[in-house]
Amino acid sequence: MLIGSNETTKLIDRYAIDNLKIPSIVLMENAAIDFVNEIDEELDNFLIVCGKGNNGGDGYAIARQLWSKGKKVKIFGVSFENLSCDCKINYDICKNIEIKMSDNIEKLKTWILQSECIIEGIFGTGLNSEVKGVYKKIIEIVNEHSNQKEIYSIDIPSGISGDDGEIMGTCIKADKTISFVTYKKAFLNTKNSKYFGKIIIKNIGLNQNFFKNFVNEYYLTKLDIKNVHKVRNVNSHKGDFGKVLIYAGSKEFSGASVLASNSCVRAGAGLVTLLTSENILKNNILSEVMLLNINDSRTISKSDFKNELQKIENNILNSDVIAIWNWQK
Ligand SMILES: NC(=O)C1=CN([C@@H]2O[C@H](COP(=O)(O)OP(=O)(O)OC[C@H]3O[C@@H](n4cnc5c(N)ncnc54)[C@H](O)[C@@H]3O)[C@@H](O)[C@H]2O)[C@H](O)CC1
Ligand SMILES: [K+]
Repeated sequence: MLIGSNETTKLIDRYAIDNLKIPSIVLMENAAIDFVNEIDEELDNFLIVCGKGNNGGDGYAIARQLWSKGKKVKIFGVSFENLSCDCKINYDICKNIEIKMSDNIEKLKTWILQSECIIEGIFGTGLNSEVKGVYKKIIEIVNEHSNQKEIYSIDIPSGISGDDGEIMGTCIKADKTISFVTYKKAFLNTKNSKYFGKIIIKNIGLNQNFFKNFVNEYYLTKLDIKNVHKVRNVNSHKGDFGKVLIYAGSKEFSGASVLASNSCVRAGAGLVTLLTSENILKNNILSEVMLLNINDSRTISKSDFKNELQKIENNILNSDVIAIWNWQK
């Protein structure tokens, strides 16, 4: 799964809109549909808290989707003025289908108490400064009055920086965060994981493989492993599954060589050879790992040393992958 900063998420968004010609309103609709599919079906009574940007726009679109499923929905808007283009489109539809809406803070408290679930789209990847004023107040009210209620965050809990997961003054404490396209860099900040709740990533109709050029960081998932895992033929031989040569380990520091060798065996490499200067590791190494000892050049004859080098060269030529330990005294 791709890991995205605010910037890379925007680049992907722009590429999808400008190059793939997927209208941004379609992405927003896909995001809303994907989001609603992750909401507990038992929940019936919702309050959606919307900001003025596209994160808020997702909120209005989610409100419509829930409305079409016959759920009870109300919307609290930070403001109904100066909405982003796609946010305005979804706001207008919500108005036309007569979803109850308010921007009155006193109503916010009452409506939270009347709801089972609060979905918040105050800020997403567009947050770029400390949360202050009315925004701060709204976030605090949502956190304070939502005891025993489910809080779902759209894309990222509002107030969390998408880039480093730090709290920008204050932030929503979510039970579930349903995020789009990339695993946000913010989620790697484990210090603040209690604010993210359960994290779910949805593709919103895009295929991550298409955007690899924008991103060079990955979050390893079971699906990634499934994609590279090959079914093995019953007639196959261990030589069919790759030969790994690991050069690592010393008398004092054997840990990395043990871990690397055993990991290769467990990961399914056909042949694993550990080239090490000291044969002291046998007890810790899985029996499938082959050990190749290099003798100290000072303790053997010149011709034996030549043979040693030949042995190493043969192993290098015979390997598909070579891992070299980079430790210096
Ligand atoms: N491909 C995708 O991932 C898609 C994402 N979508 C959603 O869009 C948001 C990002 O929307 P954006 O309009 O860029 O920003 P926000 O809604 O997060 O923010 C709105 C607005 O707020 C202003 N702002 C920033 N910081 C502050 C602050 N501290 N106080 C007050 N105002 C602030 C800033 O000007 C922003 O413009 C993404 O998270 C997704 O939820 C699309 O819907 C689908 C495609
Ligand atoms: K949010």
